[in-house]
Amino acid sequence: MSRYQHEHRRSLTDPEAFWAEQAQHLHWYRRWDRVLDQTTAPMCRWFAGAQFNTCYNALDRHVEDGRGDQAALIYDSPVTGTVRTYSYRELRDAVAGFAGALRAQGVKPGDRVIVYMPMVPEATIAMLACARLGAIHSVVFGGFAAPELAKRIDDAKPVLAVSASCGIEPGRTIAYKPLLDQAIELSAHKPARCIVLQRPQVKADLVAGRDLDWHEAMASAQPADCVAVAATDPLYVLYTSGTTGKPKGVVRDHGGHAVALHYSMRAVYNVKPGEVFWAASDVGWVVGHSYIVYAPLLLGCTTIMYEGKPVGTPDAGAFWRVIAQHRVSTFFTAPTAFRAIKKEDPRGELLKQYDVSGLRTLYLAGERSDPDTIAWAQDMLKVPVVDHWWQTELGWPAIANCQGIEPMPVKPGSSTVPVPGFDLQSLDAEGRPMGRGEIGNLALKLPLPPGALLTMWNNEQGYRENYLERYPGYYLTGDAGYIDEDGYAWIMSRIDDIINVAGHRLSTGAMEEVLAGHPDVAECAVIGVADQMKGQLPLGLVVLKSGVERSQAEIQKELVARVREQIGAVAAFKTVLIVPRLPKTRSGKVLRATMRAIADGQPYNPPATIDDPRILDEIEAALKARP
Ligand SMILES: CCC(=O)SCCNC(=O)CCNC(=O)[C@H](O)C(C)(C)COP(=O)(O)OP(=O)(O)OC[C@H]1O[C@@H](n2cnc3c(N)ncnc32)[C@H](O)[C@@H]1OP(=O)(O)O
Repeated sequence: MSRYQHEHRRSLTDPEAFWAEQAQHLHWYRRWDRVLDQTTAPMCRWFAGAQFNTCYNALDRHVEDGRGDQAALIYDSPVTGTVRTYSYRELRDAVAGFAGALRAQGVKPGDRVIVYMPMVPEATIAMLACARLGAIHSVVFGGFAAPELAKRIDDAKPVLAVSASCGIEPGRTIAYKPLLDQAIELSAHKPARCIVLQRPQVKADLVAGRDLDWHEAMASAQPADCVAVAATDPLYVLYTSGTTGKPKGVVRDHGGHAVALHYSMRAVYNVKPGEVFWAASDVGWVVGHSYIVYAPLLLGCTTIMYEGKPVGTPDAGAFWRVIAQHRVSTFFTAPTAFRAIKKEDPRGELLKQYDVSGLRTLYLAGERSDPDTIAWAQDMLKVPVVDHWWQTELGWPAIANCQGIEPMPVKPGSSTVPVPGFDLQSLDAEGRPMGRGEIGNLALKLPLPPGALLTMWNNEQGYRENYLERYPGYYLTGDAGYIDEDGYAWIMSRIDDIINVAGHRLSTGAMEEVLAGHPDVAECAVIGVADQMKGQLPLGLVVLKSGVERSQAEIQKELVARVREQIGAVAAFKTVLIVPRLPKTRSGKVLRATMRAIADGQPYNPPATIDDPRILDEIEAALKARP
């Protein structure tokens, strides 16, 4: 049996012993009574009875162990021309100070705090400060518009919001504070306080009696110590797109999450304390939570917060500059970033200007890694390129080529094998295991390992319905795929209407809700069509109400603007086609998959139950004529 097989099997046959061993690497105020508590199955709790604090383990523990002067966080911001390093001691002190500022505003353990910030170190400080107090942070990606932020405020009911005056996108600033103000106006729940980081590029107006300046709040704060909380208490709620417009609040705990992330740094990423680990993502996504903030700090690495893009800040050599300048050993990004670099600098001329010899491995995730991009990255960097697969819900990689256990041969297109802790199966419609190589619904046998979601915030029934009820005893991933004769997993497609645009997971259902709200729209569908750069792009198909005689171009423009205003720029929604009818089955189900196949130039078989096959010709003509 290989080392990987041994470790994987042990994690499944004796999970309590396996995870107890991993937990020894962290500090517990009180040891657990049970490693795995299944009394509330199918939900489970890890390290029940233990007392823990994630911030203590990520910062104070390292300072006490002699890492105080080591760089904990490097803020590298080409858009502001800043590089700033925080040692572990400096970061701990800043976090303790901000935790004190939060406490002074009445934030208590269990309270929720919304963090709506760009990629500045204060975002990490705010997250860790919440963890320090036992408060629950809920970070919202800056590319979401005010109505999306309002939905999250109404669900999480935060006592306080932390924001900044602006974010900086290439060539423009984005005023965040007016978006926060608008969201609070839209939401039924109102946070009592907002703490705002004033950036020199844009000055935000503060609402008297509600808003505080970050620096003033810090200046008068008494540093706060870590609060021992139940290991099973929530650390954060992170919202992710569901199939409707209502986002799902993934809840993660303190203890199990820290144990899993710490383990993943060794087993999946093969990183050692003191090394520089860079995940080029955003703290608003799970990659940012897990691999910009928590995992590198839990292990005692240096992490990088990069406020820039792969191209245009200033050029397609930006990533190589960061890797060389900070001696990055392990780099993680989304394939779309590499596609952008490849387009600008296909022969890697800019790479030649930098010494990236410190780089050991590149990891790709967030969307499907196409074999061309993997081959190009390998050819340029001359290091192993590891595609791996996971989800917001899971919190850490579920399928990977575990470099810290046993590197395995790469099969381009496969994310390799299930990571220890994850029992992956491909199931047929009745829940029977599919044969090797047969495509089915990918599911994970319960219990999920530590670090995976505990439930959905305020919506345990939603958690059961969305993930647990389709196959009792399993978690439904929402992806279809297969496991081959060597045990390699192949992810093929989503089984729902979720699309992936530049590594951003988006709901077409949410976009349809926005389009349907336009007064001239009778019905609509949004589909994800293949795009060379972003992987997929949303495309709207709209039927107008009879009698509407306004200019179609004007309506199209309004619809595009509407999605940008209500969901955000991140949706990258730029194309709407006005069509006379939508294709449907006789029972009225819109044939989105068929339209997607037509748009992508793929062969398709319309279902026998199609109501009127001639409509497909109309759709084909509209798609062919699209700009
Ligand atoms: C494994 C678990 C997971 O999957 S977690 C998710 C992992 N995904 C990722 O890490 C995302 C990877 N993608 C990226 O980082 C970006 O798409 C990269 C590759 C850097 C390209 O960025 P960009 O050129 O801005 O394109 P985009 O499609 O992301 O942006 C679309 C529009 O949104 C805007 N935007 C982006 N970020 C923000 C932000 N923080 N605040 C405000 N606006 C933002 C962009 O400027 C862009 O706007 P516009 O349409 O061009 O006007």
